[in-house]
Amino acid sequence: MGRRPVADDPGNVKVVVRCRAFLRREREKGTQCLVHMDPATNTTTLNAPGENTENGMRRALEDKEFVFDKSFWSHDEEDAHYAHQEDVYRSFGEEFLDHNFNGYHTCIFAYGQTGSGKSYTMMGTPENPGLIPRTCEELFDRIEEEPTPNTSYHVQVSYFEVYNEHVRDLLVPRSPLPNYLKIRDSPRDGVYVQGLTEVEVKSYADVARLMKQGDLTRTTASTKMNDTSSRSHAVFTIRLKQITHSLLSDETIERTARMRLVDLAGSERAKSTEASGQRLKEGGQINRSLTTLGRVIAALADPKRHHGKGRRSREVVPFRDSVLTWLLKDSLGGNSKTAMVACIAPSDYDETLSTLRYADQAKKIRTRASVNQDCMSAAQRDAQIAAMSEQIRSLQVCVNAVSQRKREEATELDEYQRQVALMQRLMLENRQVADCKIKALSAEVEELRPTNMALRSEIETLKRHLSLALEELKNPIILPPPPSDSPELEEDKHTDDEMSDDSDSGYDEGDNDELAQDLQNEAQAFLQDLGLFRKKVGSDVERFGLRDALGDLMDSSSMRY
Ligand SMILES: Nc1ncnc2c1ncn2[C@@H]1O[C@H](COP(=O)(O)OP(=O)(O)OP(=O)(O)O)[C@@H](O)[C@H]1O
Repeated sequence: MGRRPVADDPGNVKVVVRCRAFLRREREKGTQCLVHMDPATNTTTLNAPGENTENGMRRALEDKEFVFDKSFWSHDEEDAHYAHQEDVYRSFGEEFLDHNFNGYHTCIFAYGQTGSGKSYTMMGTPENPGLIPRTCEELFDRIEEEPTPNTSYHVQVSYFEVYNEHVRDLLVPRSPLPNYLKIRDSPRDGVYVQGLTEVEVKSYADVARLMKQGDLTRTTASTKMNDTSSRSHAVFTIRLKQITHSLLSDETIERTARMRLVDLAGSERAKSTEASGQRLKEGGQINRSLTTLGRVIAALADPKRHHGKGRRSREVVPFRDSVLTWLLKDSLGGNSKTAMVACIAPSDYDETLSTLRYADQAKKIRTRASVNQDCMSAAQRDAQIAAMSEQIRSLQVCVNAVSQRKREEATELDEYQRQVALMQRLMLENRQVADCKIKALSAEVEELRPTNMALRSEIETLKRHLSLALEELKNPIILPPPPSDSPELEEDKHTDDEMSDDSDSGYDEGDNDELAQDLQNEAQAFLQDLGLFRKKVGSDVERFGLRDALGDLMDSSSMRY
């Protein structure tokens, strides 16, 4: 397959301006019209308001004049050069459809402050359809009228919105959980939305149904400036593929064109819309993405960029700074023929001036559109089909392997979860058993507490006994001598006196020995008892864990003995 060398068609972004009629509330307030248009010269003049500003100060405002590719005066229907929806379409919508049939990508986007007529211009109403329905209707009219029977047409439609920096498919019903889509960049197809619904359509009725479905899903809300204000940027895309087969050469020529029709959310000042809460947050996001669009336009419009060489000149364009500009990268700075419809309200000087300046800058952007055409011989086509079926087969093998791996992983995960549950149960059981043991031991301790107390007091008594006995041994009690009036005693006294040479004690030495012997025996027996008692106390200490408490006691008693 070969891409036919079709020369690039460099050209500037086409910029048209449209001024809407007064809304009822504006008419009722007697609002002054500040815009004047000369369709002959395509001049748009913004006149400075004649009144004082709110705080009574008159600002130094000037009349401003701009020239665009077209100035659509849709302000006063009575006017001879009033621009109807049909006029807007005929003026450049038709031309853009021609580009699509010639194989060029195109993009038309509507820009302007909130309530300035963007949705009206792009989508319109059932009675006054706008650019999108008119383009689609004529597309199918042309296909049906196509006189060459060897060309087949394939039309696909997609519709998404960028809301709060998220991409949402408008052709799938809203779900309770938001379903945001990812943006991808491919070297072959450029920036695209992954997983976006692309519906094959056979007639305008199919498209009308999808447009209606998408519009119902789109995020809109009532604000002070607009009863049905679009709170998102909506991108309606039509893909047209024309396959022409030459019987003579057996060649196939494939032309693919993408039409992007973008209804941007309106720039707004919180003060004018009196927005709060969700509306204020939306307004902030809208303004941020539009500011980025402004920076992208300014960078693309910079004349230095066209003369600059190499990558540096391209890198400065901040396409990636917002979802909107990232998606419009090709349309604004690449392979596309692009038009901007700047919508203005007739009475707001500041907002209208800002829109006109934005549009004036966009005029300077140059894109390089090229025909998207592939030429193939029958043999190449067959080879391509064969290669694709081979690719599908290997992808199928990969998908099967992945599914198998996933199934195995799922089984492993099940087993892991089962083991974790089992371990948790065992740990719980262990804890319960430990709790029971603690309870039983505590009960036993409580039961033995009185015995323990009794043993303690017994030890104390015995200790006192022992110390008394030892005291007795060291310092025996000396009994006084018997009274002297007894003759035996008198006799004894003499005897004692006789013997009193070596001792002045009144006791007989033999009596003392006997007493000491008795006490020693008694102490010996007592120490034996105490030894047994210590053993018993020691075993109780081992059992009831009273070692520390009794250790000192044991030590001090053993030191004494
Ligand atoms: N050319 C026109 N002729 C008649 N009515 C118009 C025209 N342009 C806009 N209107 C009316 O003005 C109102 C606001 O227009 P529209 O909703 O298209 O504004 P918008 O720029 O899309 O606003 P937002 O950014 O808030 O979505 C609508 O009631 C619409 O019908």
